[in-house]
Amino acid sequence: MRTAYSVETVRAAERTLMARLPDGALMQRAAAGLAAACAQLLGRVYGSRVVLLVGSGDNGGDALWAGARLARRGAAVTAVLLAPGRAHPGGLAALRRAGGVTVPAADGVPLVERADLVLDGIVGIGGTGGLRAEAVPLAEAAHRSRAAVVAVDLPSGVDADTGQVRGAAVRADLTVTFGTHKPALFVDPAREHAGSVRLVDIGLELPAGPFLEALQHADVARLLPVPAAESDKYRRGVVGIAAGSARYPGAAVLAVSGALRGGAGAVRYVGPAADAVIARYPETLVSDQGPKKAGRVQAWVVGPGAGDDARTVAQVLALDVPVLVDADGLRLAPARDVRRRTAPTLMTPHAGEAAALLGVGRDEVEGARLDAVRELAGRYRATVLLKGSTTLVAGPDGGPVRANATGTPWLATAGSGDVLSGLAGSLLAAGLPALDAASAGAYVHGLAGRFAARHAPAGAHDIADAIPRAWRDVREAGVG
Ligand SMILES: NC(=O)C1=CN([C@@H]2O[C@H](COP(=O)(O)OP(=O)(O)OC[C@H]3O[C@@H](n4cnc5c(N)ncnc54)[C@H](OP(=O)(O)O)[C@@H]3O)[C@@H](O)[C@H]2O)[C@@H](O)CC1
Ligand SMILES: [K+]
Repeated sequence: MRTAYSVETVRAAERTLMARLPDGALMQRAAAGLAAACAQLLGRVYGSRVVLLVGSGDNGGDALWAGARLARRGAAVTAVLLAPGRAHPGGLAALRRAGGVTVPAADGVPLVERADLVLDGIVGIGGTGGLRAEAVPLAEAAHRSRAAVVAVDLPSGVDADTGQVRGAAVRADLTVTFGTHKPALFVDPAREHAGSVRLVDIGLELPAGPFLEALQHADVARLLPVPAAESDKYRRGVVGIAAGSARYPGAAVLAVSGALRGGAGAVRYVGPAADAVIARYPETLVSDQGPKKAGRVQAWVVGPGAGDDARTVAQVLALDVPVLVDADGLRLAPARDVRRRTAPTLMTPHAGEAAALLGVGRDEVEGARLDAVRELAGRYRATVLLKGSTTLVAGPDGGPVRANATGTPWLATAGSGDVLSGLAGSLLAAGLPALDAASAGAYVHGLAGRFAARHAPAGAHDIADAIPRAWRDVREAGVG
């Protein structure tokens, strides 16, 4: 599991550690890791052209010390000083001793354009807001140029704790971050600016409860249900799908397609699309009695393609088993009915649906995804999975938010969300707690999207068909 901590926690851990170490030791650790990552990226350090963008704080200090290391290995290093009187004095002296030179910001653009490597040390966890005016042309030149752009700790201009980007921000190919990941590195829109991310251990000791966590194969492998020898379909869990309408039978078929691959022992369908469901998946148990009388079900999925069927949504919410509410169901589920439930509720909106529930614009949700997912989880006292390129899952009682790293833009295809609702619902029926069902579901779904879309566009059915492959991939890597 990868974890991220807030700036406040990082600062506290930094203070504790600094009190035990000689002055500057932490920065040396950071700079050594940073220089090594740069050297690896460059391949050949000797003769390469390296430009450092240096702000007024320790982030710039890291860049200067790393630049000095690269200069000692034969790189031609120039530091562009954004705040000339305030650049880190020790780092500046080290760079000069190693043969590096400095120029003012106004002279930086042509140098950046000709560089092999640009190190972004403009601002790190001490930053607020987007890039300041003098840094913008330099960041743009770095983006245009053929240089590899390496962000120091964070891409400058992003908000470390929220992943928000207010104004211009550096776009990096690689971010070398120190001590721990920062939330912005897992959450869009900031995450997109970070490129790939490398963590350098500087010895920070962090508390047990992170701010954010991102599951990896081994974590998901531990969560995925495995039938025991004596399992029958009921013990493995039956998932009920109350979805689809005469107008949207496809949503029902797709939700069932995800549910059949999600580990439950059986899938029960209720709704007006039974013929379409049976035609495609004859193994589905179909009931025409409505959710209340449908027979044994350990978790329900309600909402995909439901149109205006508020009655079914209300019936499902009144049942005392875990319920996943998606798509039309979100609009039809009154907050008070969700809050009143004692069994877990999992809501799975995309940004547009989340915006409608919160009464804000879609841009607002997309720009501040962490805030939005937590706000919804609090308001509904439910687990909320906010879909998107970085899917986030928040539980009703606070605690770490989970960010999913397997997403791909290929998942943004019609019906892909229906497949996810079936898959995550199936995991709920198999007995996973809502936070785990949501995050393991998003993980496997994202991976399936990647497999389905390798080199070509894929439809929602292809994603469902790729779930077994993704599941195997996770189990084989995780269990060994
Ligand atoms: N934590 C750790 O364990 C370790 C941390 N280390 C490193 O230290 C970094 C944090 O250093 P830091 O505290 O000096 O802050 P930093 O990010 O350099 O900002 C400095 C100043 O920039 C300014 N500024 C603000 N917003 C801005 C903007 N949008 N655009 C431009 N400028 C802006 C503002 O000053 P102002 O101009 O407002 O007076 C602010 O005070 C951290 O990210 C990591 O790299 C490592 O060395 C090892 C261990
Ligand atoms: K930076």
